[in-house]
Amino acid sequence: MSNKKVILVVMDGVGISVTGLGDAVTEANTPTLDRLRKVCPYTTLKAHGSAVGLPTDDDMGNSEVGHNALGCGQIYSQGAKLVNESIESGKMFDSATWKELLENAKANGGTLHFIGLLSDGNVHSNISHLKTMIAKAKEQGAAKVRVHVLLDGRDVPATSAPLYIEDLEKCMASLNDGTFDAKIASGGGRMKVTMDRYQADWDMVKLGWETHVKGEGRQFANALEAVETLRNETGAIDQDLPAFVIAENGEPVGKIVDGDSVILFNFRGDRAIELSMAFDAGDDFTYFDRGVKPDVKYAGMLEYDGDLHIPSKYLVNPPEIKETMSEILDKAGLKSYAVSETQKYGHVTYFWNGNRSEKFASEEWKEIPSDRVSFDQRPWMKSAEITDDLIEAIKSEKFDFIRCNYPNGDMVGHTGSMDATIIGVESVDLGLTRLLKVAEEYGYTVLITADHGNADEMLEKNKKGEITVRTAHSLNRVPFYIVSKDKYEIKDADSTKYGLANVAPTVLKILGIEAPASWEESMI
Ligand SMILES: O=C(O)[C@@H](CO)OP(=O)(O)O
Ligand SMILES: [Mn+2]
Ligand SMILES: [Mn+2]
Repeated sequence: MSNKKVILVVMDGVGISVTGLGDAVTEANTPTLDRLRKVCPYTTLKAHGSAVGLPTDDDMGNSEVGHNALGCGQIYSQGAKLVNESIESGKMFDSATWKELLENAKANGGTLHFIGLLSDGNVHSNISHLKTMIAKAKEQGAAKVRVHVLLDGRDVPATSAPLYIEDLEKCMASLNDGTFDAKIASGGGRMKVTMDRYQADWDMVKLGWETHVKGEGRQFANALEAVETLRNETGAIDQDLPAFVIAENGEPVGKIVDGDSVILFNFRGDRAIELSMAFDAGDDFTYFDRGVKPDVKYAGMLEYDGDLHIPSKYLVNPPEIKETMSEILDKAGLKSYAVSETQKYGHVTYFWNGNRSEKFASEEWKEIPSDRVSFDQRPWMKSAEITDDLIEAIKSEKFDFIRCNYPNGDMVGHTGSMDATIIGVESVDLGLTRLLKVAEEYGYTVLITADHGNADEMLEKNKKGEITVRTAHSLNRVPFYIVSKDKYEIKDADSTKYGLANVAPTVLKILGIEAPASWEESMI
């Protein structure tokens, strides 16, 4: 054991509001955070854009890039940027995988399918990548393209799906002619169909398989009609719209069949892994009954899991994240512990370790099962259970470094419910109150931060100047507190020079371990 011990708390989605619009963080009753703000070393961190390897400072942060940076102390160009570069340089279309999938569909008189999030949120996907790939497919002789559209409303305005559908349909209409036929074939809200993560609910993926592959489900003449009808019937915002199938004369226009090729155009891994497993796995796949699995070639935009090599084929190499904190602590013989509930479990393990799902020998990981509800119904989520577990980990006296994620600010924030999000943030504060007491008793320094904003901006002004509900992350900075019996001083605490990648070096400094030269600087 090191004689210094550290706990790092990630309050997912708890940023610092600039506009005061829908600021659930300030509205919440948070006596512990308020007290810490007065008595502890404190600064703020940049958690979006260039600070986390995204293409521009207009890109909001997200959990993947945030936890990558927190876990490795470095800034890597991320999926959104790497795919842009690969498309611009033409590397994607020269890749063996692109050629193999295209030639497969052409040789079999088959269809090239695209599945993915129809959005320009740049968190999981970007519609511009999709449009370029469709145009390139035509240029290179593909005859038939079908697109299976997952509706966003979580990284972009909550009911903006029609704009993205129109954009895609306009693009396809400009390409369609006697030699080329592109259409939307199926779809649904991203929180209802296909994009489950961390195996929280395989039924979502089963529904995706039935919808996209088998063409089973409620039929509509086109995607706009589907969205309009389903919205009128359910009142749901885009992310929660039910699944739909586009059909002509009762026949689905784009089932996935033998000889076809399939590209999942999402670049982010967490919500892309399960569908990739369903396409890649052989007969040993047991998560749901796929029926007769069509004989297709499948590729993801990126390799989503660098340890399990999911999927087996992909178009763009992922960032090669090296010298992660877990690796360095492992080499130094220090023991780490990671805990969250299902919805964020992979964030503090797989994203944390550079998108790798295998743990180092010195690590222990704990997953607390999440409720399967819309989190405005249970805004406290598993904050109490996570705290109980942290306290147990502290008392075990086994760990030099403990990390955790409280999901509330983010997961409740995404529902758009201000009242519930306030309760979510209050639940985190209560968790901290309990945690800090025991941490102090056992001599831990506690660092408290967040991976990006969300709860801090529950409202926004739309293009017409109207105030609307915001379900997406914010571009705001996030807080960083040091709670310790030891005296630490943050250098230039009043400046805005720090970002998420400065956290890991600060942890190592406290633990008395030298950081690699590739890392950003410590804040103390
Ligand atoms: O829910 C998700 O997939 C994203 C938003 O698209 O949120 P986070 O990055 O916080 O996981
Ligand atoms: Mn997050
Ligand atoms: Mn989020």
